[in-house]
Amino acid sequence: MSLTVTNLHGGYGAVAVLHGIGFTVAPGEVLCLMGRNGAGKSTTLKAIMGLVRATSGEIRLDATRLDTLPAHDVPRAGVAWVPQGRRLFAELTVAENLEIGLLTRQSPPEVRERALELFPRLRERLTQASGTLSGGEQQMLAIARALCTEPRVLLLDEPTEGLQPSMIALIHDTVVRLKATGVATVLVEQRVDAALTVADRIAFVDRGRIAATLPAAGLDRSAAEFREWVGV
Ligand SMILES: Nc1ncnc2c1ncn2[C@@H]1O[C@H](COP(=O)(O)OP(=O)(O)OP(=O)(O)O)[C@@H](O)[C@H]1O
Repeated sequence: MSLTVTNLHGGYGAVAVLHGIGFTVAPGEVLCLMGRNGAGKSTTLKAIMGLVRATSGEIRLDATRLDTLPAHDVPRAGVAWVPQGRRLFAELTVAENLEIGLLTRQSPPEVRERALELFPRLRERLTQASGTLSGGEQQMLAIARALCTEPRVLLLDEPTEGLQPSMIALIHDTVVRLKATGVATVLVEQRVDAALTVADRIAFVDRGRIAATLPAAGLDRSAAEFREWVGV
């Protein structure tokens, strides 16, 4: 399924953050949102999840309007969000966190097995409290829990922030592998090299709008767009 955001406005109370942002992500595609701190990348993902209310514009999953749904129905419609900072249930075990993912759409146990195949380290730690996992393992669990909801759209907010290089490579490898399953992925990423490695297209976010969208294959790290819209 494709995710289409059209001319979206919204923010926090009187503070407007999104000023007409719009983009489409197709099945099997990775769209990377890049931009300066405060540009509105995380707010865009929260708006898709119904956690920030759009004051105008539309969000659609194929033909289905998401922006009119209550927030608790957005995951059921097939959109999974891995927020910055992961937000796991720290006292619950790895297995219990995954179970919560399965409950979202009443998914069968095979869905959990497929998620664990991507992250064998989690299988060894099913009974461990998730708050005691390493940072990288917690990120794996946050992604695995999202996959337990059988998403058609996956929203990842800086999933490799603060991780060591081997863990970053594993997370990126997973994002690339998920493309083959037809999931449409929106990835918020600060680092140019990472974006160029995993993205199909890069959308540059500036003050709540898309300043430009370009195929990643046509860019290199010295491209003017990175200086202009990301400030690197
Ligand atoms: N809960 C909130 N209440 C009020 N303002 C907020 C809230 N959350 C974010 N903002 C403001 O909205 C603006 C956009 O924030 P957002 O987190 O979307 O930016 P971002 O592009 O994801 O930046 P970063 O790269 O720093 O995470 C910022 O000015 C921020 O201070």
